[in-house]
Amino acid sequence: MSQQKAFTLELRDDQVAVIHIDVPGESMNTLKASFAEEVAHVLNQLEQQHDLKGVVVISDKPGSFVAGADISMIDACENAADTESLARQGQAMFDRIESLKVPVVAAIDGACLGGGLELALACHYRVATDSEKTIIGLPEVQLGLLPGSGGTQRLPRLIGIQKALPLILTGKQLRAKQAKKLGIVDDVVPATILLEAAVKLALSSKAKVKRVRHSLFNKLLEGSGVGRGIIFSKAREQAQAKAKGNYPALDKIIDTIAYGADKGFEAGLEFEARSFGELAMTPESKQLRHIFFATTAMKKETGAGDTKPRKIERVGVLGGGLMGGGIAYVTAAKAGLPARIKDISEQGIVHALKYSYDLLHKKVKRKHLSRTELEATMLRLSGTLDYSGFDQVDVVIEAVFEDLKLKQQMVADIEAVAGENTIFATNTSSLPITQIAAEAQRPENVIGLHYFSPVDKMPLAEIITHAGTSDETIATTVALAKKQGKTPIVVKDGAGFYVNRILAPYMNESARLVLEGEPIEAVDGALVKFGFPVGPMKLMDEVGIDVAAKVAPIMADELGDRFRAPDAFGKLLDDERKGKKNKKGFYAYSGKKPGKSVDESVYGLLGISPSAKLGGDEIAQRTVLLMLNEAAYCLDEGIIRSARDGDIGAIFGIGFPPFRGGPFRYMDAVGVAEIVRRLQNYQQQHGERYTPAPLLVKMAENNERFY
Ligand SMILES: C[C@H](O)CC(=O)SCCNC(=O)CCNC(=O)[C@H](O)C(C)(C)COP(=O)(O)OP(=O)(O)OC[C@H]1O[C@@H](n2cnc3c(N)ncnc32)[C@H](O)[C@@H]1OP(=O)(O)O
Repeated sequence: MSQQKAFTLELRDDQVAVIHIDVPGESMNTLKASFAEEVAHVLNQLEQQHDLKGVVVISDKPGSFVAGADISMIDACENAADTESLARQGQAMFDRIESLKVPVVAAIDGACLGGGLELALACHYRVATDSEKTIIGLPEVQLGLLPGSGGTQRLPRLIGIQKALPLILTGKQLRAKQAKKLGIVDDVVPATILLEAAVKLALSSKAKVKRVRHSLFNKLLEGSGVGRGIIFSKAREQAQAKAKGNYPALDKIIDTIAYGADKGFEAGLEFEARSFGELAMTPESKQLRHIFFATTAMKKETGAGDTKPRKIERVGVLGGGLMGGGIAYVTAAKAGLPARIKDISEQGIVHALKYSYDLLHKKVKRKHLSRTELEATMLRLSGTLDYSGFDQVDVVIEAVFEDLKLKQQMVADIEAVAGENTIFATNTSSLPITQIAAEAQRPENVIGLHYFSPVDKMPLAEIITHAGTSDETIATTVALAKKQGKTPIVVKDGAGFYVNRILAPYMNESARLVLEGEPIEAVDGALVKFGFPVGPMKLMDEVGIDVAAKVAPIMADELGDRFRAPDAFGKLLDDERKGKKNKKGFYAYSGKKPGKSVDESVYGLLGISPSAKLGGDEIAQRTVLLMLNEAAYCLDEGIIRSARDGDIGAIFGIGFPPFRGGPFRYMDAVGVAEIVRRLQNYQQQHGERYTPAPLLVKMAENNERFY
């Protein structure tokens, strides 16, 4: 029996040839170097067909056109020359497709990303389905790469440089309708008629490469060296402001598009392949690829070995505040499950419903959602002042005040009204799950499910077990969080769980630096330069100074003196300085650019006259080392199950710089022995809070790595 092929050719009676893509044994189509021969064979056949009228390229896997080049294959390359040659191979294959003498139409259903879109761009026309699974984009930048098989050259020529640049620089994935609006696809149709529509288009069109039709202004701008100079220099400025030099792919993308625009398509392809090879070898790209592999592996895990999750049909949410509203939203909109919200006031329920409505309405306005979909989602939400309907729910997610007695009461209430298998998941951020479960009749059903604010945006959920949580409860809660669009990590109960625990010493040290006289902008600037999305003082304003003040002593009491916060909260709170929420914090929230500049009056209040004495690197090391050290404690104590979970938790929960791979991969890159040396150095200068975690010392002695 002949081996099953990924690319096969069907010649139809209407003289349209269909190239079917179906990578055997895989759930998604990806492009591999080993397919070169098959594709060449298909193209040879096509080039020899004299009566051919058109070609359609389609996937036989519903919901997956082509998700790009196989990232593992890129990862396996040992040097830039090897990766460059992969790119060249793709380019040559797509050039042959583009050169076919008959119209070639890509029929797209499902993910059409990276090399998949580059294949589609080499076709003369593109038809996409209106399915939710159809996503179109060039996400290579998120892997620290650039599109290496013609994407940097074909997309700007198809839709214009100004529209292509942001897409390639952000890796944004578009829905079919958005792609049509931008001119990337020619038609959007229901999946049932995709092939038919593509064949029709092939039979009624000409074989020619489409080019953007510019307005006169854009023709002048993009068509002249001077005009393009303006576009590219602005893009460079923006990329630099955003990435602080941490993402080499951004500059390379701009250079490659600029080179091709100046020197022509062929020269652009040369530059593209070379840049692809170089970028693939950068440490940034390697770390970003690890994140892809880690998150893909995590999608498959149940959180409790072989234990299967229970079916979830209905969810209850306690509390209609900011968190409750967000949780109800992700339940109804992402998971597609009914969410019944209980609050003590009608106002709370109205708030929660409005929260969802506003988010959905924004999507409707941007044409990401239809009015009907909005209505269907809103119908999944309901509210109650008592527990009516809670006898039907499979999981209750509690998001009420951080008060132990109140939460224990909620457990008792739910045990009284709901079924005996109903899970009680608490969204506490500071109270031990063990205590919340202490008086439960069925503690096996009690678990922590900690979301990050804003719930609809933040990708992480911490799932916190206490000693008595059952495996079924864990697996079911993990499954629910995934359905809500989250990447969950299962962590053990303990003050601050994982994310807030590693955040606390870093935040405390940042505050200490400010109290020592470092300007607030210098501290925040140093950590943004290190790669965090916001600096720690700004983050404190966002989280709420009052919240930080409440949590700090709890952490110190539970975990010891290294968590002791510097003594400044009193003065700040006496001055009613709670942060962004009451427009009074470390930053000024009045004026034209609220939150952009420091509120200088905070220095007087704290009795400091700021003057920058330390460099940015020193500030970053002094703060980040404490986060790394705490992450090592968490691994050693079993708070997190693996270094991988710790890395993903820090990246998705705090915004730890992804290009550094997370705390553990970063420690591996620097060397654990070097981390210990730096900690010991600070221990001598600044005190015992820098004492290296025993795990790090042991690993340094044995020359070990986390991965
Ligand atoms: C030369 C070119 O310019 C270079 C490139 O093309 S680089 C690659 C660019 N493409 C990408 O970055 C897309 C990466 N993939 C994704 O974002 C997501 O997988 C997706 C949105 C396509 C689908 O997500 P989802 O439905 O949740 O499925 P997910 O579990 O992630 O993937 C299903 C399987 O496809 C695999 N897969 C998806 N895209 C892949 C890729 N580009 N390479 C290798 N494997 C890939 C996953 O590893 C997983 O495999 P498994 O089942 O054996 O573990």
